[in-house]
This record gives sequence, structure tokens and C-alpha cells, in this order.
Amino acid sequence: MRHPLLPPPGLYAITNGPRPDLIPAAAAALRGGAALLQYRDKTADAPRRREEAAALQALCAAHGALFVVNDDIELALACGARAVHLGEDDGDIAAARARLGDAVIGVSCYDDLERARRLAAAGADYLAFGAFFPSPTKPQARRASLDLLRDSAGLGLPRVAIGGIRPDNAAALVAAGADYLAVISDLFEAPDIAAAAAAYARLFSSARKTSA
Ligand SMILES: Cc1ncc(COP(=O)(O)OP(=O)(O)O)c(N)n1
Ligand SMILES: Cc1ncsc1CCOP(=O)(O)O
Ligand SMILES: [Mg+2]
Repeated sequence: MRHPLLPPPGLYAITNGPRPDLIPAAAAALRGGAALLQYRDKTADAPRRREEAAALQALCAAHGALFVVNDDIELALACGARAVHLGEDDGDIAAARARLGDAVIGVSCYDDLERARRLAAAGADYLAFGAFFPSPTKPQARRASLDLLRDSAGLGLPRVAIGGIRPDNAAALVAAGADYLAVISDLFEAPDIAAAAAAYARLFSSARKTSA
């Protein structure tokens, strides 16, 4: 069953901090229409991470967007987030479920349909695939093909596409079945973050019109 906290298909903004203007940058992405916002910060600065996560949680609540904490179940708990994203090195779904109850648990499936099947059966709420294109943020990321998106349609869970997404390749991912487009650099390094977010958000309103 689709998790009730998951928004309709749309832009999944992922922060590229640390950056001094993190909160205004995230606010601009939300103003532009991001449906989900993930806090992705690989530093070990626990006090700053706690403070930023709490601010972003409040910001997302004000915009009606889902706030997702990357990697860190305890940080999600501490800031009241109702969603976490876990990759292969970030602990398992059962442990996250035990701590977070019925929160949204999203998982990375990379280029691996079998892993996606296994994690769907283990209780994941969405499945993320990619990198679909060369990623400036994660150049070494495993690469996935558009066929993987088509082939994962039967798994019955919302699917996220990530990795090197830009305006010129985004529509192909939506056409192949992506419910959410997870974007870091093209969004958060844009000169006008709200306008960049709005352009991604529009892809989904036109997809809905086309399929209606
Ligand atoms: C939506 C989404 N998809 C994939 C990832 C990557 O997760 P992971 O493999 O754990 O890598 P890091 O992001 O932790 O470096 C993600 N964060 N979000
Ligand atoms: C976290 C992650 N996992 C696979 S690619 C990627 C980074 C995506 O960032 P960008 O949108 O800048 O390519
Ligand atoms: Mg991770």
C-alpha cells in the first residue's frame, strides 16, 4: 500500500550542504514546488546537523512537503521527521521500523532489481534507483538504465530516480515511470532555485494532463 504520508509524484529536492544559506536555499526549493526535501549532510557536526534538521522539518511542515533525513535514524527521531532514506551502508529496514514506527522508509536500490524486490518485501515505502546519468555530486555512483525503471513498475511502490538529473533528461525518467525526481546539484546550484524547482514540478503537472 502507498504510504499515506507520501505526496503525489513530483520533485524530490536533496540538499547539498553544508552551506551557509542552507535554510533559504531549501525554502526556495519548497516555494518552487518540491514535494519532498531530504537533508543530506555528510559531516559529523552533530549540533549543527540537529539544528538544521529541526529548521528544515519546520519549513517542510509549513509548505506541506515531506521532510526526509538521509542516513541517520536517530537524527530523524530527534527532529520529529516522519521519513528517512537508507542506502546499503545505513542499517536495515527492520531496525529503522523499530525506532521510527510507521514513518516513511525509503531505500536505495542502485541498479539492482533483485535488491528492490527484497526491500519491497521487507517493508520499504519507496524505492530509489540510479544514478541514471553522470552525477556531479557522486561521480562514482553505479549507473542504472531507463529499462530498470520500466522493469520495476510491477513492484507496487513509488519509484524515485536519482543521479545527474537535469532539465534536458528529466522528462525521459518521468515517461519511464519515475514518481519522484531526486535532484541535488542542478537544483541547489541553480542561480534561481525556486525557478529551477518550478520547472521540475511542471513536468509532473504536464505528465498528469497527458495521461488524463
Ligand atoms: C532519494 C535518494 N536516493 C538515493 C540516495 C543515495 O543513498 P546512499 O546510497 O545511501 O548514498 P548517500 O546519499 O547516503 O551518499 C539518496 N540519498 N536519496
Ligand atoms: C546521492 C546519489 N546517489 C546516486 S547519485 C547521487 C547524487 C545525485 O546528485 P546530483 O543530482 O547532483 O547528480
Ligand atoms: Mg546513505
